[in-house]
Amino acid sequence: MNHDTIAIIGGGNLGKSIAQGLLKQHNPSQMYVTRTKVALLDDLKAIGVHTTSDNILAVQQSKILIFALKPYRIESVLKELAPYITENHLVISVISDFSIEQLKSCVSDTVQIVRAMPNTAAAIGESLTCLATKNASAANMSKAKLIFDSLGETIEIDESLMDAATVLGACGIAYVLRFIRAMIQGGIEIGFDAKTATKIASQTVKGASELLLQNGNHPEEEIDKVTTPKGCTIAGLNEMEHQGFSSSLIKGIKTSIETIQKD
Ligand SMILES: NC(=O)C1=CN([C@@H]2O[C@H](COP(=O)(O)OP(=O)(O)OC[C@H]3O[C@@H](n4cnc5c(N)ncnc54)[C@H](O)[C@@H]3O)[C@@H](O)[C@H]2O)C=CC1
Ligand SMILES: O=C(O)[C@@H]1CCC=N1
Repeated sequence: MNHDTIAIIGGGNLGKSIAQGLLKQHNPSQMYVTRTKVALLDDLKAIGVHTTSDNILAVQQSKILIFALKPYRIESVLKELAPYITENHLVISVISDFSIEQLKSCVSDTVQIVRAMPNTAAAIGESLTCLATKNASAANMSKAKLIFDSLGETIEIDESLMDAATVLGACGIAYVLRFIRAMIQGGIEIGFDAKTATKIASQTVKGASELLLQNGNHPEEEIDKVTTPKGCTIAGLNEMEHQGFSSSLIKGIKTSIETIQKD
């Protein structure tokens, strides 16, 4: 449990997910969430979170600053806030495609910075967050880890892998959801109503993930247990592969990272 006041600068899709996840343990009166259209944070305000469009106030009242703005906004916002961000703050950025070096160039040299790449499952404590730093102390890195551990699992990586973490872990939520949607559509075609198909597909995906997470097995080892010789699973799987199933996923992942790295 973290007792420092936390400011989330940019309470949009990800910022709000982080706030919702943190609030399962964190005192709402020790949290500031900012966004331009502050009325869109009224659900958080109703439970005691300080919501405001005043980033300077949020920075002044908080120890830990989590920046969750779009990449094209961070530079101007950080430059405006720089006089108020001190060495007593810990700056955490969940912004994709904006390096620690770029963040450092906007604030004083003494400010410690951690880059974090969580995903929207933070809202329910099921994120996977990759963390990287270049200048944060071990104590501050532990602080950052504690925050993201409370939102799921964390892995420390080298910053050079942050784009890959963005794609696999953060974009990954969307890939998996599209996979589930396709399962649902197939399920409806073979006879289930949408609600039942959604339940079966979602729980099946959860079960498949848990088999890997709990047993530590390779996916193919678990697949072998399902594919009866001459059976329906292998027939369906092979047809999916003929149609480019794995290949399309791998190509999609590579296209996502190329999109980040093209500039
Ligand atoms: N959405 C996701 O699943 C993930 C997003 N990210 C990164 O997180 C960042 C935010 O992404 P989203 O939440 O999707 O975007 P978003 O657009 O939903 O959220 C950004 C928020 O910042 C607010 N904002 C804009 N200017 C502001 C200002 N001057 N002061 C305070 N708030 C301001 C906007 O009103 C908006 O609510 C991006 O850099 C993205 O790359 C990283 C991992 C996952
Ligand atoms: O699509 C995006 O640009 C952001 C980064 C990771 C998830 N959403």
